[in-house]
Amino acid sequence: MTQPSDTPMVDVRSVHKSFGSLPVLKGVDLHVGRGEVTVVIGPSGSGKSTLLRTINHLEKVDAGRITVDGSLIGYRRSGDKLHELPEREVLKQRTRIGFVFQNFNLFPHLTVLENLVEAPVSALKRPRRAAERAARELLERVGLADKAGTYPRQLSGGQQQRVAIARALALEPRLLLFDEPTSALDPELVGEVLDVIKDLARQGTTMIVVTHEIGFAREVADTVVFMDDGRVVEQGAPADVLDRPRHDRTRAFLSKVL
Ligand SMILES: Nc1ncnc2c1ncn2[C@@H]1O[C@H](COP(=O)(O)OP(=O)(O)OP(=O)(O)O)[C@@H](O)[C@H]1O
Repeated sequence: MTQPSDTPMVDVRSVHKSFGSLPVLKGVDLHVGRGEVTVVIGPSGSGKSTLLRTINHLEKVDAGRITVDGSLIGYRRSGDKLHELPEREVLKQRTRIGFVFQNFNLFPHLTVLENLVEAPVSALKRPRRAAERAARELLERVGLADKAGTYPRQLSGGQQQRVAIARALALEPRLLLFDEPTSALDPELVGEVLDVIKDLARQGTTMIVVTHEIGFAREVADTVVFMDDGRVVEQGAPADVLDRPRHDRTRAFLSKVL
């Protein structure tokens, strides 16, 4: 069901998460509007990846709640109580939230085309012919139309990541999550992946991008979120957070990465 346009695409409220005795998210709030790009920056270990992973329930929260497009992620409400959804329902929710990993995570034994076709056929029950047609269009969009029959190992890292983005798009997600999509790439390959993400931003794709690419954040983000030690320290327009940070911790971080 399509939600009214004033429902945020992502609404994270007071999320807490620990791994054993290590608190990693200490009450995180995040709101992402439809068609907006949010870039999350922050030092190593500040909880950025964990936050992304809670949004599609790859990690369960200890407290707080997350809705995507109006649906509670991982749980169903019954009266005052939350009940965890069965795995099948979680997988269904996940198909609508694309996730692009640092290390591409392509299926090595499948061709590029098969990588894009597998999930729409198995999870969305699309007819194979239609899924292949859509996959070829997506490969065209990421500039890899001529690579349909090749295997991931035959591609550069940048090309593999573009395939991974096309694969995420093949499920027609309402939201795309990127976890440091360029940090495993040789420097000369970073630009081609960022260009694909910039293109998606221009087309109004709702995205949360965890990255250390501050130039990209400045150019593309509607909102920049600075996380430190499991908390959102500061968030706002790129010009405010990156050029006029209000917090010492943001300033200290930026002075190291800029
Ligand atoms: N599955 C896990 N089990 C135990 N500890 C974990 C797990 N996942 C993450 N952590 C710990 O949680 C903390 C936050 O990790 P997270 O990956 O979310 O940070 P990050 O800000 O994304 O860092 P980076 O920029 O280095 O990727 C780290 O101390 C990490 O070691």
